[in-house]
Amino acid sequence: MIVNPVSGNGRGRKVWKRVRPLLKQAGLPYRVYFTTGRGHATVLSRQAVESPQVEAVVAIGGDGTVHEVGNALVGTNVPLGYLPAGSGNDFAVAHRIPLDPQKAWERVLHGRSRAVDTARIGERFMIGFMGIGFDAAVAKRVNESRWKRFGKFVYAGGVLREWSRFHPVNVQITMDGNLYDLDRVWLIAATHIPNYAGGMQICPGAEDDDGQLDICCVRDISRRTFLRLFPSVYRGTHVDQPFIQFQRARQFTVSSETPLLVHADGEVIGQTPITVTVLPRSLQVL
Ligand SMILES: Nc1ncnc2c1ncn2[C@@H]1O[C@H](COP(=O)(O)OP(=O)(O)OP(=O)(O)O)[C@@H](O)[C@H]1O
Repeated sequence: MIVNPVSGNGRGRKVWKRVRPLLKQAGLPYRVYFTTGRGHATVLSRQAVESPQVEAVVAIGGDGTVHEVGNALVGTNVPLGYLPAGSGNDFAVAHRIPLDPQKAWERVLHGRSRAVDTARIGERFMIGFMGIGFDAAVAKRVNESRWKRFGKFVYAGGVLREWSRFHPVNVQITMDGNLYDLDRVWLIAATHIPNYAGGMQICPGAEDDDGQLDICCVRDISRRTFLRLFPSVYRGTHVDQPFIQFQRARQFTVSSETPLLVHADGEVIGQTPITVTVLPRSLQVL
């Protein structure tokens, strides 16, 4: 059990308290670790998978905790169990993992796992979704905010602050060998799951075991149109807009005239240029 005690404004610790008696009741041998900071969940999970006794690693936290634990489990046969305790919980919603701790735990106990796609980005893996440009800048702002505990309000504030200062840039993107020059790009999102950044439906058709990423590029629009577009992304009704380009690819490379920030599962992991490669059915999820 890997518990991020600060996830969801302290919900991680509360969820752990709810499930601890259930673990005892099930009579399963387990160890519990509390993360102490960024990256710690990956270190702990790597240690866990090296032990032959470990049958599963269960993360308690938000999408960032799934990202960190998943990074240690990709390519192994050790499945990821997940008890949602974040503020966004996009991974849980996409995988129909109950938000109620007891129900989520029952699903883990059931022990039936499914192999899902992930993607390699340099030394890291993306588990469910990633973004380049505007939304990575928002993720950075929100993650660094001391008001993060106010969840969606801080996200909305971050969107408005970035909206007023973000400069779209010209981008070169190669998708499965085809090169495209895109002018004035605001963001490029690439996902295995439809849910994104706390409930948006940025790539409504994304599937997590088709061996491809759904890629959405938003480009060449005015500041005002970009802001008007935002609510429709929550409903997934932005898909017919002419300035949004959708594509599926197994691999893509992005370079930009000035570097753009990159996030994976809501965690800022670097900047362009980057190459992203799908790893089909590379993570077992309980
Ligand atoms: N003890 C800790 N103190 C501070 N930060 C921590 C600690 N343990 C883990 N972290 C970091 O907390 C960050 C946020 O975690 P996570 O994304 O799981 O929660 P969340 O932001 O509340 O949820 P969501 O992403 O679903 O909105 C991660 O970057 C993780 O590395």
